[in-house]
Amino acid sequence: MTATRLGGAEPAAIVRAEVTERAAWLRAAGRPPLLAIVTATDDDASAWYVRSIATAAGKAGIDCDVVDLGSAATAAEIGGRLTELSADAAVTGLMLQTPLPPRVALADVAAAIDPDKDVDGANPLSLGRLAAGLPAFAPATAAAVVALLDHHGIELAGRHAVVVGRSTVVGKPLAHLLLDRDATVTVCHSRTADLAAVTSTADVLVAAAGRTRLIGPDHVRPGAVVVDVGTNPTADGGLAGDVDPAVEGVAAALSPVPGGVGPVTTALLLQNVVRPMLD
Ligand SMILES: NC(=O)C1=CN([C@@H]2O[C@H](COP(=O)(O)OP(=O)(O)OC[C@H]3O[C@@H](n4cnc5c(N)ncnc54)[C@H](OP(=O)(O)O)[C@@H]3O)[C@@H](O)[C@H]2O)C=CC1
Ligand SMILES: Nc1nc(=O)c2c([nH]1)NC[C@@H]1CN(c3ccc(C(=O)N[C@@H](CCC(=O)O)C(=O)O)cc3)C=[N+]21
Repeated sequence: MTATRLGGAEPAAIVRAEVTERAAWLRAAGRPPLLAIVTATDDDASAWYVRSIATAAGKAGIDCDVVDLGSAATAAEIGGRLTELSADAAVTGLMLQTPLPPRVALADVAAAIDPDKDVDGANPLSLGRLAAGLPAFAPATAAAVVALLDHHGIELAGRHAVVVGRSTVVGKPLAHLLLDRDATVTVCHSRTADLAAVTSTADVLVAAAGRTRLIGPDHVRPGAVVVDVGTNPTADGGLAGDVDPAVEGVAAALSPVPGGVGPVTTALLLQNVVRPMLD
């Protein structure tokens, strides 16, 4: 059996077309969309993502400012800049890249992002609102997993979804989004005893741990749907997911890295920038 490929290029293109139209409308209405990205890391995946957002924003007619504070930035510097950009009327969307410098906690600094501009759902208020079922921006990656499954017609209601990873950027918000879709949700992390025993009970398995080949054929129930979120740099400058390619022989469907969740993430982030009032 070879798993069906759940590609992200097509759903991403559909979202980008809609975003482009909406950006033009906002610009014509005298409200040009401007995304400010604050970064304080040397991480390669993050740098790639920032360039990819800036390019996609340009094509969609969204202005983009990148504020690079360097990987030695302090919490006060990062928080201060986020406060300034939140108060800047020209800035319509504001995101902070992860990872952050050592000793800087995301929850501390992200609280300085105006929730109305918090397009990557990083402010603890946004996560709380999401958990409470109130309107809120969801982190683009978590939303991308659900959008990708929806695009490919994968049913979630009543199914057992297992998420590997509990970060504030991916695992936790994704658990809430999956619950909202009536999945039964289990969240695994580095202290989970016998990971394979848990993941092999999944109908839908999402790997977001940032560990190359963490999920092998023994972790997957035959016929399961697997979504790979991991973006791990390889020695030759490429990109590897968290899922071992041998899983293709076991899963019914697999969303690959590259070409899966990543492109949808970028598209949904820009979608949040042109949705100023959370319709
Ligand atoms: N394609 C995309 O759009 C995006 C991809 N990513 C990628 O997704 C991955 C995860 O990102 P992020 O959530 O920010 O990463 P974090 O490092 O913040 O979180 C990783 C999570 O995985 C868990 N974990 C680590 N090792 C294991 C293990 N051996 N077994 C089980 N669980 C484990 C950790 O557990 P614990 O909490 O116990 O430490 C933690 O909860 C990365 O590769 C990142 O680059 C991220 C964002 C967007
Ligand atoms: N606050 C925050 N939110 C994030 O969502 C976030 C972040 N910080 N920090 C960095 C990681 C990484 N990330 C990626 C998104 C898309 C691709 C992507 O589109 N990758 C392409 C391929 C890239 C290539 O070929 O090199 C793909 O998967 O097809 C990759 C990585 C978002 N992140």
